[in-house]
Amino acid sequence: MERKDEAEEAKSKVSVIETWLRKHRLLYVGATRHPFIHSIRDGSVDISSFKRWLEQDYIFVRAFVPFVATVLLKAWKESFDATDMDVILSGMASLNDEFAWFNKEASKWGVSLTNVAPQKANLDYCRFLESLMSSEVEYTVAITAFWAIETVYQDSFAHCLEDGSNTPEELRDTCQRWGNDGFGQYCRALQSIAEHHLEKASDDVRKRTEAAVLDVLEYEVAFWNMSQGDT
Ligand SMILES: Cc1ncc(CN)c(N)n1
Repeated sequence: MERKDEAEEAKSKVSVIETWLRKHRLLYVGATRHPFIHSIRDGSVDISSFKRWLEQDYIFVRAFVPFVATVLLKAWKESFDATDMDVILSGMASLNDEFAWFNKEASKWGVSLTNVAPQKANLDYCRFLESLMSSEVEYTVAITAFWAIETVYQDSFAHCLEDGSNTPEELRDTCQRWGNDGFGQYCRALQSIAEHHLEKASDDVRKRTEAAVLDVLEYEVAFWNMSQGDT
């Protein structure tokens, strides 16, 4: 085949992640357009649900940091592209800021982040993260799950900032945290890393990666449900 045809074919080819997002559209929409997100966007959010989400998410993020550390370790060992580490490291740095943000937000809402008991949906999700930390889990699976986790928050909170949204002023900072354009670019960088690795992965690794993405989406739905008190 001519080089030009190859370039044209690559352009029109639907990526692995795009194929999955189309195939599992309902679940993806369920995770990113959850009633909890709709309630923030239309201003009807129950503040006790928001506070529960804040407390529980702080616990989740504490478990997320070691997970990201293992993704970084896998990138160092398994990636053929040194820029992967730069992107993952930038994510870790923003998690550092996130802890300061959680503390500030907790004091704004009169919420204590110490001695909060993790709820079942959170424990289940943290246990899943821990399973991905195993050295047996390939980098492709871990980096793609990482992309999915970050993207659900980006897509959800960006929706609350779109024109026509009625997000209360005091919640805009939370939506900005994950819904800002910079975080969107970071998620696209993670997606492109994941895509590169998925292109080269075996069918078996691809299948396990798809299963991990579906798990992430289901855990995210359960996490929003928990925040609304529907456990
Ligand atoms: C449950 C959950 N999912 C994703 C994110 C974004 N890091 C988060 N903070 N919490």
